[in-house]
Amino acid sequence: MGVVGNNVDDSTRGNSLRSNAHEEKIFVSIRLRPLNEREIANNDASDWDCINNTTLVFRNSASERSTSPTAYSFDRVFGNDSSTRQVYEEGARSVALSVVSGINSSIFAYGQTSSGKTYTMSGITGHTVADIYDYVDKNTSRKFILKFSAMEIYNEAVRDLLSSDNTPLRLLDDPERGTVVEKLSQITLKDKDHLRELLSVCEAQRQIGETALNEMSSRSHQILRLTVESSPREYKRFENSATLTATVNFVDLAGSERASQTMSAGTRLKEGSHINRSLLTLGTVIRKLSKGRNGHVPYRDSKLTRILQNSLGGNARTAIICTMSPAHSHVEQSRNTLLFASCAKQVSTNAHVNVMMSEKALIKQLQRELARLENQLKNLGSLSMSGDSDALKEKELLIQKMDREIRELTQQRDQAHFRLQNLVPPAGEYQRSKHWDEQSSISESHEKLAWFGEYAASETSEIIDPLRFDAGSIASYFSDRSEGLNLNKRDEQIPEPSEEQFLSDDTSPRLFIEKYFGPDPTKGWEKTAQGVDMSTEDTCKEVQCIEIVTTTNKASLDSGPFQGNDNLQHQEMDHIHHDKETLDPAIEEKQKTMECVVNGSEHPEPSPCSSDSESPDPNVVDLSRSRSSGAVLTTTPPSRTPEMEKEDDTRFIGVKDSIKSHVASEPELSKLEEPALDGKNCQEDNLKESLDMVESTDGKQQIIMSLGLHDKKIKSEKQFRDIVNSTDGKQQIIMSLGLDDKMVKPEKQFTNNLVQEAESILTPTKMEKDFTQVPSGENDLQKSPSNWPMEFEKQRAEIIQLWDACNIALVHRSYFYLVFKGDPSDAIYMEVELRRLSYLKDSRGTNIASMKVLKREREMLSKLMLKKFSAKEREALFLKYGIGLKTKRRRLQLCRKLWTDTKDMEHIKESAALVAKLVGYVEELSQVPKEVVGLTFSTPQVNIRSFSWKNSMPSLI
Ligand SMILES: Nc1ncnc2c1ncn2[C@@H]1O[C@H](COP(=O)(O)OP(=O)(O)OP(=O)(O)O)[C@@H](O)[C@H]1O
Repeated sequence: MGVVGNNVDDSTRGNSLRSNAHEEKIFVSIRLRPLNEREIANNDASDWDCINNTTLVFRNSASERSTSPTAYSFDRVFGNDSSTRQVYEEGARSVALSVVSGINSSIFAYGQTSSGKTYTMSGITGHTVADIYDYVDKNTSRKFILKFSAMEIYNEAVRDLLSSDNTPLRLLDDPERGTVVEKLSQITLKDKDHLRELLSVCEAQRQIGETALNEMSSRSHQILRLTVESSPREYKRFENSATLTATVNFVDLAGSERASQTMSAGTRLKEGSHINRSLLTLGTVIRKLSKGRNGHVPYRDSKLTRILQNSLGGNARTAIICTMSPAHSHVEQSRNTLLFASCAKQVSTNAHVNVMMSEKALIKQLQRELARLENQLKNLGSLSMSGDSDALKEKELLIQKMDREIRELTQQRDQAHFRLQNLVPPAGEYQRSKHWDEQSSISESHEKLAWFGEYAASETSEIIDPLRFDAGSIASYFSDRSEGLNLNKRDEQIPEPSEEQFLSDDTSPRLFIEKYFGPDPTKGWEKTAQGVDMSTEDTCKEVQCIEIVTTTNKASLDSGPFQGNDNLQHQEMDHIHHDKETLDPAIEEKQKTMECVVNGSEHPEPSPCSSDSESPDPNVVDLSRSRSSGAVLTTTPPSRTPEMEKEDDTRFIGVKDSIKSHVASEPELSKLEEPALDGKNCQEDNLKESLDMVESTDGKQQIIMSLGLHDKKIKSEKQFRDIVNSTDGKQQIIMSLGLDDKMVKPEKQFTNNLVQEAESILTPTKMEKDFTQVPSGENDLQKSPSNWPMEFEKQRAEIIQLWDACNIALVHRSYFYLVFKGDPSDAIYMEVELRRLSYLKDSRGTNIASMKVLKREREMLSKLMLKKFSAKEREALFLKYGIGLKTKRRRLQLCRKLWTDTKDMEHIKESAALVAKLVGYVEELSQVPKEVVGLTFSTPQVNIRSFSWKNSMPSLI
């Protein structure tokens, strides 16, 4: 598996630490190519001229609008007489060669079709490779390992250029390494010639097509990636003994084009549409970044930007070479290129040297640093008892500073510890840490969505961006605006909701997507959902990257905060990197070491900021108290044995533990540390605990998170109140509690319910207890794997019944129905689903998933039928489902029939396929194969282990 962007790749052993952050702007240069034969033959005038090394002027001002500038300046401009070597040396060399010093870098070629991107980029790649090998030859004291990978993004599908297998590669979100291209080959280079060979393989593999402007037009974005890892041949104490690793990306973008100029039609037109769309997103990203990254940066709107997120996000030195044709006939495209270049010039990067350390060395170093700071803090603390007031103040400041440092280190150490623990999957992978759950919830939800995208793609034989897909379709189905009316009478009473109204609804659907699938990655779906044709036609008309962005893509600019966090997350997580395979043998030892650190056995000295010492800084109190989490266990009911508590403590790391540790850190709750004497006291204690938790800021945040509002950072009391009191916030919380909103109108009742929920989170339930034993299913299976096919059918039938009984959303049912394929690995997950559903049914009856949501879902699915199927296909479906062609509301009738016969597995299978089809994003109706009407069942490839059950059933955490 390869890591894209500029992260360390997964074959790198150890951890990456960054040092010497260096902020600089993207280096932007322009290269004008000479007029080509066609342009000369057409008597096209040359409009542009370089008047010096940095300034480009427009000469033919007569035909120009007065508002357009006539002179542009960049870091470097190259006229038509400049050689590629010159462009390399003055426009890319310094950035590209950073890679040998452990600094990530990226070189982009951007420009309209036929302007010379490939011509320039292949030269630059060649020159860089030659210089890198030259450097390697000269630096004999270090050992270099060079690795190469190459991919192209063609029609939004990622393809490995070093593999003959054309299967599109999936993008995965790795909390530590950022976006990862699954299964991308990475080849360790033998020498320069080996790389040359591979480069020609890539060239041969790349998608090329003829357009009116370029006989050999690259129809894809190409990303070549060279990773350079170096370490000293001999360890010398005072010399640079670090292992460095970095990656340089050579990005040859497909050219922006106007359909009219390239005279595109058919395949070329479709390619052009994909190219333009992803370049549009790239333009938006650059424009956003140029404005100081305020707000949402829509990396996820295209695979290109998603893959390049780490580079564009600032962790690589970057050079962009914008190529231009000087011809008058291309003036508009040239101006767009210059606008893009001007924005890019404003973007700052902040690249670091990536120093690699072994896991062990890192832990040791952190341990030593922690011990040193704690000792210093302790000494300062004792000095402060006798010092004068000025000195005291100074020391207090120092203590605060050190405290911050300690906390950072503790966090890093805990992360390292966490990672070590995760290298060895515990008995049953269900046991996951809170850290992982939080970090991965976004990627998990995207994993799910990715699948739906793939599913839709498999039906249309084209690759569809799952993120666009999910936004467009899943959002729609969850909208819940209509009031609860009797289901049977509804047809007459509810007017067909206006599609526009529904699609432009900016609140409710999104809340539901976020609740069920994680934060909405894009708001660009509205357009997709509104008009399937638009996506192919409109975007082909023109690419005015910067200008169009401000108007047409506005919605996507305003999306939630998750993208930024994502990037931040990658950057943070990038500090420490592990390689499971290579570290396995050392795990036990490392775990022991880390346990010592965590238990404090390496530091028997009590911390000066332990709970009985007064600290001037609340942070100090936090830090010390967080270590006393052992006291928390006493808040559980006496009926539970210490062993059970311990087990829960490790298994249910999540909201519950966060809440518990928070409660433990509150001094006024110290009485909870007394063991409860009877069940009643325990209940009261728990209630008090819950109430206090609800009242505390952290507790509120936990509740909010637990209720699925992950993206809301609750910082203040007011924010919490605002969310709780807002209509949507309230509605979502009510939904999360599994309550109908009619039941909880009064404020007091609402708060009580919230408290009850908090209480139920804190009180161990039968379900929780059951869950701790979930892995037993796996054990049983291991004992008799031959029984599994039968057992699978049985369990699936049971789950289907329970879905029906609990009114679980059809999209949820369809999704998981298709996910469960009967693999032995499904066993544990099916068991979990089964237990959750049984619990829902037993404890809360059928109210858990509201009929109202289900009703609205059917309405939305019926709307999607109009989009996803032609009249003829719909007719075939109506006939298949026995719906009279002359009857009213046929689509709705059909949707009501889905998932109804829980005993008929053929019916269930068809329902699942149909729902998946409906919520899929089908770009061109004409491409839907006929078998769809026959509901061809396609088995999706999904890594079920990465799904978040929490997300799919948010009310239960
Ligand atoms: N600076 C240059 N000097 C001479 N010829 C050039 C120069 N730049 C480009 N060309 C020629 O122009 C043609 C188009 O160049 P190239 O294929 O690199 O364009 P492109 O921008 O990559 O196009 P597309 O986006 O369609 O792939 C090629 O025949 C190339 O040899």
